[in-house]
Amino acid sequence: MELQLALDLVNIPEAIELVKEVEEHIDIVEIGTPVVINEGLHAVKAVKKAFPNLKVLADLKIMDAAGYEVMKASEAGADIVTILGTSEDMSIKGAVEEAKKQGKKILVDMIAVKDLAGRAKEVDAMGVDYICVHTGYDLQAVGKNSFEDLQTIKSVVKNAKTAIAGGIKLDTLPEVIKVQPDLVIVGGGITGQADKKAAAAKMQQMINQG
Ligand SMILES: O=C([C@H](O)CO)[C@H](O)[C@H](O)COP(=O)(O)O
Repeated sequence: MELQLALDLVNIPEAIELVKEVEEHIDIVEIGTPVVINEGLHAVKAVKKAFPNLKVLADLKIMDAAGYEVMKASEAGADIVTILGTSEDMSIKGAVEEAKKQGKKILVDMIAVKDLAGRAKEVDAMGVDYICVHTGYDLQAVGKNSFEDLQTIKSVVKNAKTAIAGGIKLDTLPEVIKVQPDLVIVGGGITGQADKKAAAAKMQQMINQG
């Protein structure tokens, strides 16, 4: 199981300061969608340059022009790029093809997918690297989470790694670990804590104990 730190509400210098605090306790650093919107792929480039030993995920949530956008994110230094599970099969296949060419990985974000089991099977067959259940900010605000969805994809995904994101905190992490995803994605559960290093260290320890 790996731990990914999601950075959503920071600018580039703040992102670098934050990663410095927790880098020894995380495996992947995510440049979140709001950061890419505010700062562009410069944020991916700057974080990869500052932390060459960490994997960097560009959370582009691609919907179209997938091959081109994966190429641009790869050029900026992303190791993993996200595409939406709701996008066309052709887009997902294009993303996978370009990622393979560039030696990068594709994570499919299943946010807002209605037939989760059915779509997970389909995208799994397209050769994607990760399939991620995700409760976004807007549904977190009305008390939703993705714990049951994680069990759903775990039962149907045969090839890709499984991941979960959305509002995971120290007190809910044990419920996630029980289902054994390959990747746990945490934003506010670390970045919103007064002692970010301690929160990341504790999460890493819980994940390693599995
Ligand atoms: O992908 C995300 C969200 O859509 C905003 O871009 C977050 O990175 C993801 O939800 C993880 O963050 P937390 O929910 O704060 O753990």
